[in-house]
Amino acid sequence: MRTAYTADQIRGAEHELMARLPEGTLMQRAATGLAAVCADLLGRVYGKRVVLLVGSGDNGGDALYAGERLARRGAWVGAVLAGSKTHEAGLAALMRAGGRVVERDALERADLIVDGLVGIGASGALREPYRALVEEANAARGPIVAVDVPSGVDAGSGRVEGPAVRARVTVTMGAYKTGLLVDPGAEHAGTVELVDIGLGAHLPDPDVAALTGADVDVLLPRPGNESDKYRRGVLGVAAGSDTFTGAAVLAVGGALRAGAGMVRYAGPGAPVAQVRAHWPEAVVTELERPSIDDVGRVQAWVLGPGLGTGDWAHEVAAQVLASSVPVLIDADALTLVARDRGLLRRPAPVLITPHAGELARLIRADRDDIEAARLEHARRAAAELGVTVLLKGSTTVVAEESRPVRVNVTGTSWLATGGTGDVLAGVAGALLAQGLSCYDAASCGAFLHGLAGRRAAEGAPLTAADVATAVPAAIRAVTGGGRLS
Ligand SMILES: NC(=O)C1=CN([C@@H]2O[C@H](COP(=O)(O)OP(=O)(O)OC[C@H]3O[C@@H](n4cnc5c(N)ncnc54)[C@H](O)[C@@H]3O)[C@@H](O)[C@H]2O)[C@@H](O)CC1
Ligand SMILES: [K+]
Repeated sequence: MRTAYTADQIRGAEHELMARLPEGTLMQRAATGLAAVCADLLGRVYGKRVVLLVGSGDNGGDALYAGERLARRGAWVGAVLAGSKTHEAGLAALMRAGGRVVERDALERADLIVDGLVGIGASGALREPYRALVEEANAARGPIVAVDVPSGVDAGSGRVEGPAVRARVTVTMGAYKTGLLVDPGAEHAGTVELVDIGLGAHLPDPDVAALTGADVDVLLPRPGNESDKYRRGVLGVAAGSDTFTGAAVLAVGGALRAGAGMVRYAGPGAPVAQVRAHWPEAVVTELERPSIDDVGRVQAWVLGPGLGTGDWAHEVAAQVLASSVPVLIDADALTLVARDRGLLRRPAPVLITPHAGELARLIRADRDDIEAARLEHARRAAAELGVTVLLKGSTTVVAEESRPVRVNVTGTSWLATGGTGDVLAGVAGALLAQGLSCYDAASCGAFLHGLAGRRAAEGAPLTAADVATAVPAAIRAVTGGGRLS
């Protein structure tokens, strides 16, 4: 599990640790790690031009001491002093090693830029002259190494207001910051390298966590010798309408590929014909009227993809939600529950899988605000609605009250295409039917779906059906130690 923390949590841990160590120890550890990453990126250090962007706090101090180390290895190191004050001891150390203070035009010719403007001490959007410097650094040809967090990214949330550094690598000190795992911050951070400065024992429970392949391997249900199709988990899928048939096919496909013992599909005539044609494995019930009485026993339901939002759909949704098994609510069913929140009052668990627009309707928030602060809104929705929330998007996050938010790190932007959400509903639904909790089914489902997306894309466009097809390969990769990229 990769865990991440807010700026306040990190600061608290640093205070505890600093009290036990000689002054300056942590900064020296940070600078050593930072210089090593810079040296790796430069290849040969001798003769290279390194420009440090130095702000007024300790983030600038880290950059100056790393600059000192690179200067001692023969690099030309220039510091642009951007703050109203400068870490004096760090600057003196750089000067003794042969470094110099330079003007901002040095950025143009830099082989490497070190962003030490602000770290966890930042508040709000960057002020001048930092803003302009960040824009110049982003436009320069040399790659940027961000110290601790890319300046302009909020360490605690990943929120970006105004200009922010786009780093090749972010060297983060002591522990991951939440903003490095959540977009748009994650996208600005590039590759994240963690420098161990000894914080470990002092860290509290994490703010957010990201599953790794090994975690998913442990959580994934596997058929044992005793398993039969019923015991492996039967998933009901109430999806599709005469207008939208494809969503039903894709949700059933995702569920079958993710290991449901059996999928029982229920819907009207047109999607029934499509599901039968694509998936002879599914047990299909054609609904003459909006009733699920004849569908048979299931251990969980997926409700909503392509279902429509009229009276028929509302009746099907009400019946599925009146059952005593976990329900995953997606797509059109989210519109139905946004109109009639009373549907969510039920004794069994609920997992909702909205994108930002659907969540906006559910919690009456603004879509752009949700995109900018995904964590905050997913948490709020989980608390307000009393459900588990999987918020889809550039970084998929899973929130449930009293648990760390799980963020998914496997996706690819190629997944932003029609129908992939239906596949995700099927995958997560299959995991629910196999007995995982909403929290684990959502986070493992997102992980496998993201990995399947990467496999299906390989750097080129994909279709939702390709993603479903790639789910078994993704499962194999986490359970058999296959490649996870
Ligand atoms: N505390 C510690 O023990 C350690 C701290 N380390 C480094 O120290 C950093 C934190 O240092 P600080 O607490 O000094 O804070 P920062 O260096 O992150 O920033 C604080 C400074 O930035 C200015 N500032 C804040 N918001 C701004 C904005 N929007 N626009 C422009 N200027 C802004 C403030 O006026 C203040 O002078 C960490 O991110 C890390 O890089 C590391 O050396 C590891 C050890
Ligand atoms: K920084």
